[in-house]
Amino acid sequence: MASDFTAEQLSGQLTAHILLADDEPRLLNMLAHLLREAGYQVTEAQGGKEACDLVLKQAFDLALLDLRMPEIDGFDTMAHIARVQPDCGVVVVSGESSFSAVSRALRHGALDYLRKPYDPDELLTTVARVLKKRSLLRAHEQIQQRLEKSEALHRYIVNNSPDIVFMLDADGRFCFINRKVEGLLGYDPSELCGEHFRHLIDDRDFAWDKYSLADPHISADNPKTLELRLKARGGRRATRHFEVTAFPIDPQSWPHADDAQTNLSSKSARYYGTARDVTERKEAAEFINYQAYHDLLTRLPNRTLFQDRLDLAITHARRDGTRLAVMFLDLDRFKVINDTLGHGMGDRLLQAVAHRLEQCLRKGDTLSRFGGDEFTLLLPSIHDEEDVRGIARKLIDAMRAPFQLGDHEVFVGISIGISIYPDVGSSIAQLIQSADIAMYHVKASGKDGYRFYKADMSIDATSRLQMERDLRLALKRNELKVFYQPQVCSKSNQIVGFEALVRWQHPKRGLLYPGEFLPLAEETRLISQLSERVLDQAFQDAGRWIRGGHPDLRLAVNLSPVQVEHPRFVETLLEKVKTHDFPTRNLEIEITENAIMSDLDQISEKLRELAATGIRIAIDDFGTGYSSLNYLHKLPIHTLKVDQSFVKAIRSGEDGACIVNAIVAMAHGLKLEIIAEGVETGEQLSYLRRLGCHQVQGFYYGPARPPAKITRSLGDTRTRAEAI
Ligand SMILES: Nc1nc2c(ncn2[C@@H]2O[C@@H]3COP(=O)(O)O[C@H]4[C@@H](O)[C@H](n5cnc6c(=O)[nH]c(N)nc65)O[C@@H]4COP(=O)(O)O[C@H]3[C@H]2O)c(=O)[nH]1
Repeated sequence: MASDFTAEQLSGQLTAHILLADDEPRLLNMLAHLLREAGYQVTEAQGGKEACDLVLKQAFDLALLDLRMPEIDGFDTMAHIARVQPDCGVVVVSGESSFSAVSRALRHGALDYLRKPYDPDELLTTVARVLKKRSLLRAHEQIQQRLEKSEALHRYIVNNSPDIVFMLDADGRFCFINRKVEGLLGYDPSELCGEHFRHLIDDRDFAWDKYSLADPHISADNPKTLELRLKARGGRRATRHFEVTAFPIDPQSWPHADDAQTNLSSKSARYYGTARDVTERKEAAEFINYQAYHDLLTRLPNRTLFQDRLDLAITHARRDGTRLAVMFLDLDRFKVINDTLGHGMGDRLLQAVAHRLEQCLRKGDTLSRFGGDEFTLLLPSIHDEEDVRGIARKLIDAMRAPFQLGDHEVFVGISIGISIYPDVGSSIAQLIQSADIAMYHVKASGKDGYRFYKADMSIDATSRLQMERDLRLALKRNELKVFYQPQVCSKSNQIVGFEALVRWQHPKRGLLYPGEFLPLAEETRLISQLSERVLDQAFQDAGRWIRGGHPDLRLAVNLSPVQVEHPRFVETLLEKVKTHDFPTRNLEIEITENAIMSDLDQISEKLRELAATGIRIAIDDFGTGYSSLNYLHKLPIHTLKVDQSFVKAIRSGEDGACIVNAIVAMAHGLKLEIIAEGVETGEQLSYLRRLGCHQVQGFYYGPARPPAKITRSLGDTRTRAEAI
C-alpha cells in the first residue's frame, strides 16, 4: 500500500500549495518570498476576507494565517477553511502571544503557532514538519479506506458464499464461521466460536477424530473432503448432509498466525474449511438407491435386495456351518379382493399385510415383497425345522383377524412354502424356487397352511405354465367332468341328494382331483368358465333325475369365493338356473366360511337374494375357517357341513369329537340342518347318529361317481343308499 505514495507526496513539502493571509502587505511579501525561495507554491491573500474567497476557488495543503485581520479575523478564517477544505492544515503566524490566543488557535484546529517576528529557519522547519505530518495522515487515511473497502468486499464474499466457510484452531475449535451457518443450521456464528467442530456433527457420523486433519498430505492443493451429517440447532430442523472440505492453513499465506495484533480468534486459526449443503443431492441419490432396492408400496426390500441378502446369508451359513430358511408366502384370495374392491383397496391390503407380517419377525430376518401378492422371507441361522414351523404358524395366525379397508372387513389367508439351506440346495435360485414349489403344494391342498419342500414335489414353474395351458385346452375339449357323491339320511338310508364334484379327465395324467387344478384355475381366473361348465352339467344331470321321479333330490354345488365375490354373481347364477329350468328349491350352494367373511355385508346381501328365490345355502368345511359365530345369525343359512377332519377325529381321539358335538349342538340350537362329511366307518356313523346328526356323506356310502352310474342306480327307482 505504501508504495502507492511517492517520496515527494510523503514528504509533502515541495509541491505543496500554501495560502498566506495577512493584512500587512510588507510582511505578506516577505513571507511569500521566503516560502517561494524554499520551493513552495504560494498564493497571497490581503486579509481574512480574501483568504476565505480563495479557499472557495482553489485547493491548498496549508494556510499560514495572521490572527488580527480586519473584516474577518484569523479565527473565523480558520473556521471557514475547516468547513470548506477540511484537508487543508492551518498554522498561525501572529504577533499575538497571549496564552489565551495561542490556546484558542490550537483549539480551533491550528497545527502550530509561530510568533511574529519569526525566525525564517524556524518557520521553514515548522512548515515542512506540518506538511509532512499532514501528508502522512492523509496517506494513512487512504490506506485505512482501502483496507475497509477490501475487508467489506471479503466479508461480503465470505458471508454470501453458498457454503459455510470456517476456520478451526489446532484443536478443531471454530475461530471463525460465516453467517451461512445461520441460514442452513440455525446457529448464530458467535455462539459457535470456541466450540469444537464435533459439536455440529450428527451422532451417526461422530468420528471426526477418525477423519483427523493431521494427515501431512492434506494441503490447500490436496484438501480433505468428507460427507458428514451436521446437526441443526436445537433439533428444530432436520439434520442435513454436507460435503466438508478442509485443509491446514499455510503459515506463509496466513501471516497473522504469529501476529500479536491480530484478534485472538483468527490468530489461532490452523485449518480452513468449507461445508457445502448436499442434502438435496444426497436425498435424491438415496431415494434412487432406495427405490432400486425397495418396494415403494410396502416399503419392504424388493426381490433384488432379498436376493442380495440371501446370497450373503448363504455365505455366512456355509462358513459357520449353520442352516437358514427361505419362505415363499402367497396371499390367498388377494386377487379376488383386488378385483372386487379395486386396486386402491388392494394396495392398502398389501401394506397392512406387510405390516402384520413384519410384527412377527425378529431383527435380522428379511421380509421382501417379491411381486404382486407374493412375499419372501429369509430366516438366517435357524436351529431346526421346529423353529421355522413356529414362525410359519405365527404368520398364518397373524392373518386370521380381519383387515379393515374403509367400510370393508376382509379376510385373507396365506400359503407358505419353505426351503432349508443346505437341505434343498445352496443356490439362491434353488432355495427360492423350492420354497415356491412347496407353496404351490399348500395351495393345491386347500390353502392357508405351510409346507417344507420335499424332493418329490415335482411341480416346477414350467409345469405350472404347462398346466395352465392344459386347463385352457381342457375347457375347450370338454375334459372337465362332474361326479356326484350321495348325501344320505342315515336314519332311513335314503339318498337325499348329491354333491357335484368336478374332475378333470386329463389326456395324459388320467383323472385329476380338484386339489390339483382348482387353485390354478382360481388364480388364472379360469374358475369362472370352469364353474359355468360344472353348473351346466350338474343342472342337466340333476334336472333329469329330479324330473325322472326324484322330485326332492337335492343338488349341492360348490362355489368358489372368486365366483361369490363377483359383482354379478347373483344374476349369473339365477340366469343359469332359469336357462336349465332347474327348480331352485332343489339347489343347495356350498360356500366356505372364509368366502363369507371376506366381505360379510356384501355377501350376506347376495345370499339373502338367492335365499329369497328358494335356493338353500350351506356352509362348507364348517369349523375350519374363521369361526366367528356371529355371522350365523346374520345370514340365511340352511345347512352346516361338518368338516371331514372333525369326523375323522371321532375315531382317533376326543378333541375332534368334542368339536363335532359342539357343532351339532349349535346347529340344533340354531335350527339348521347338519351334514357330516367324510364319513368312512360304521363307528363314525353310529357316533353321529347318537348325536342326532343324521345326514352324512362319505366313502361309507360311496365316493363321487360319474353321472351315468348315478342314473343307472336311480333308474332302479330305488334310491336307497346301498344301491349306489
Ligand atoms: N378322505 C375322504 N374324502 C372324502 C370322503 N367323502 C368325500 N370326500 C371328498 O371330500 C371332498 C368334499 O368336498 P368339499 O369339502 O366340498 O371340497 C371340495 C370342494 O371344496 C372343491 N370342489 C370340488 N368340486 C368343485 C367345483 O365344481 N367347484 C368348486 N368351486 N369347488 C369344487 O374341491 C374340494 C375337494 O373335492 P374332492 O377332491 O372331490 O373331495 C371331495 C370328496 O371327494 C371320505 O369319506 N373320505
